[in-house]
Amino acid sequence: MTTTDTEGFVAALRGHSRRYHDRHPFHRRMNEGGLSRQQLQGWAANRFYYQKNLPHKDAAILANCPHREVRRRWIQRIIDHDGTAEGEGGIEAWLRLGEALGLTREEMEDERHVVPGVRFAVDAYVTFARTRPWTEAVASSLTELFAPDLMAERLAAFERHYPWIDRQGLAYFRARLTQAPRDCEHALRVVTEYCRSADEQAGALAALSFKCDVLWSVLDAIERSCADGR
Ligand SMILES: O=C(O)c1cc(C(=O)O)c2c(n1)C(=O)C(=O)c1cc(C(=O)O)[nH]c1-2
Repeated sequence: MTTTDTEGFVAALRGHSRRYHDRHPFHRRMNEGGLSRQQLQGWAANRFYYQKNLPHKDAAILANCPHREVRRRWIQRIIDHDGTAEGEGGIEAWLRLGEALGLTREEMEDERHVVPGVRFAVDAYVTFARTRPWTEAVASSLTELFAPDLMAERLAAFERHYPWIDRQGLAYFRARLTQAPRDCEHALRVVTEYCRSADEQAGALAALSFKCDVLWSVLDAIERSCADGR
């Protein structure tokens, strides 16, 4: 594949930013300070279902990937989310975020607030990683190319509009500001190296499209449940 082919492929992947969930009305309202405490709680409890499933998704990629050098790097994602000891890792940090919003650990962990649309979308993401070619599963993680801007905006918005949230609770987002660029730089390298044919590249682009739909559907379902007052 020529450099130009790779550039075109990468540009097409990056072009998916137009479909990223930073443009979803629920995120817009969140960042403008328009959400109530209860709505933020609903968002955090539902998003916890996404967070807790990420290691399952990444373990599926490890299970399907035949390349040692890729697995060696990919395993870091599971470590980041699970931590290596009690009280560490991204899942723990998300629980602390939930607590800062006024939720208990128990009500996040027992999934009582998880609405059907969120469960469907997140489960579809994990199933995708289990059943599709491993390169497509890697490509589907590339929404993280677009995440750091949203994360920075969210941090500023939370501090400005929701001063009642303990700053310590926002540690999850601060960690992602460095983890996400590192992770997606690796994922992008893997995808450009292992998706060479037109079919493979089309598969990667479709996978990223699918993932944009997953994230959008999660917010649609959360927004709907807030409107219903659930
Ligand atoms: O809050 C967000 O908007 C957001 C988005 C995404 C994403 O774009 O998939 C991830 C995360 N957060 C995140 O925290 C995270 O750990 C993460 C892992 C992945 C992935 O697909 O492997 N996406 C995301």
